[in-house]
Parts: sequence; structure tokens; C-alpha cells
Amino acid sequence: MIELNNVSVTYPESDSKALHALNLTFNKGEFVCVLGKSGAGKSTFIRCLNGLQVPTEGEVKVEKQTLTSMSEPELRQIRQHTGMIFQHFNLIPRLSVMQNVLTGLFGRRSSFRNLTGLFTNEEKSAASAAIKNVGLTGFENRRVELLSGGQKQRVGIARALVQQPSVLLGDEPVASLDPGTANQIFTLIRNMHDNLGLLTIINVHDLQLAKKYADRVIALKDGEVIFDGFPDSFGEQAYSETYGDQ
Ligand SMILES: Nc1ncnc2c1ncn2[C@@H]1O[C@H](COP(=O)(O)OP(=O)(O)OP(=O)(O)O)[C@@H](O)[C@H]1O
Repeated sequence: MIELNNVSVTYPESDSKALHALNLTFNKGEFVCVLGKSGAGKSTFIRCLNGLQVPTEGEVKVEKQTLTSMSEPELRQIRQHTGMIFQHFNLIPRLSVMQNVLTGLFGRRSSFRNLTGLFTNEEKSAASAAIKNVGLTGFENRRVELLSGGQKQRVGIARALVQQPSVLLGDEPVASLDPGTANQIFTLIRNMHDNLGLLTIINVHDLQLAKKYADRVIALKDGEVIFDGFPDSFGEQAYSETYGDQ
């Protein structure tokens, strides 16, 4: 479970708040899409959920523990169980699919073992299973720079999967993909979410994707929550409030 209590973020050298006193609770099993136009605060919000962004006010609690008061090992433990997928995939282009997926295991290994680049057979089997789950069996040794955008995002998902996450966060993971591929990636994420009983929170530009895949939609405007409810309840009024100038 993730809980935000009065969370605000003000960036240095900025007059306005990127997030404004957010109070939200997310439970295991929820598939949440976060909508909002450019600059609404979606990325800042997602980054607050795994401690990449520290709130200027308020607190974020994960499993009842406050992120900001956690020790480094505790924070590592939380991050290890939080998979993250990104718009630009954040892969290492010259490395293979297998090597990229194995980096998902770094959080649970010592820095020394990570430096050696050596992995146990068990770790390699876990990575192979994740690669199979995203439909990339046969591509294990392919350099990721040679893959299509959709295939790269599948590698990103496999890297998250190998972490054995309980939470999956996505910052515009399909914004660089064509609509057909975006749908395939969302189907894959939704299946993974259902099979593993995750809490999934994803920023998305496309309202249709949010309506099709999410259980809950949150809309942000100028750092404030202006809608929080079922996708079917997100109608014309909410749309124009979110994307218009009202
Ligand atoms: N590092 C930063 N320093 C200063 N201001 C920032 C920084 N990052 C974001 N902002 C500002 O905070 C606000 C929210 O930005 P954020 O990136 O969270 O929005 P977003 O909804 O994710 O936008 P987009 O869809 O364009 O990625 C914006 O006004 C932005 O200009």
C-alpha cells in the first residue's frame, strides 16, 4: 500500500508548486492511470512514489513506512520491489536483451557482485523466464539498440518483472510508440498486473488507453487532483477540465 499525506513539491528556482497537497491512498491490486496535460505534475508524482523525488512538504508512506525517514538499506528494499518503466526505456543500448534484463537484479546484489558482471545460473534462469513472459524468447543475445520501440519496452518490462515487484510504476511508457504497439504493451502490462496481483500506477497521455485498461483514473491539473474515480465516470466535463483551460 502507498499513502500520500499532504504531499507538495516545489522545485528550486520555481515560484509555483509542481504538486500541491496531495492526499491519496493506493492499494494492492489497483491498476491506476494518471492523466494530465504537459506540466500537470505527472512525472513528479510518479517519482515521489519510489523516493526519486523527495516531497518539500508532507510524506509518502510505503507499507506504512515513511520513505523519507527510511535508512538506505530500507529504501533499497522498497526500490527492489518497485519496478519502473519509462517513456525512453532507459536501457543500455550496446548491451544485449539478457544483460539489460539482468540489471533488474542489481538492487538485491552487492555492489561488488554488480561490478564483476557475473550472474548465477539461478539469476540467468529468472531473466530467461522474464524474457519469455514478454514474448522475446530467441532475442536474448540481440543488442537492444537493434530492437523496435515496442520490443525495447518489452525488455523494460522484463527488467521490471525480474525484480519480482509488488508495485509497478510507469512514466509515459507508451508515449513513444504507435497506437497498435501501445495497446499491445498495455495488454502485456495488464496481464502481468493481474497474474502477479500488483499495484500498478502509470502516467499516460491517451485517455482511451486509460479507459480501456485502468480500474481507477486520477487527473492532475497544475499539481492538484481534479478527478479520482472510475474510468467510466471520466466524462466530458472532467476531460475539458483536465485538458482545457478552465
Ligand atoms: N527539475 C525541475 N526543475 C524545475 N521545475 C521543474 C523540474 N521538473 C519539472 N518541473 C516543473 O514542474 C511542473 C510539473 O512537471 P512534470 O514533469 O512533473 O509534469 P508532467 O505532467 O510529467 O509533464 P509532461 O507530460 O510534459 O512530462 C512543470 O511546471 C515543470 O516545468
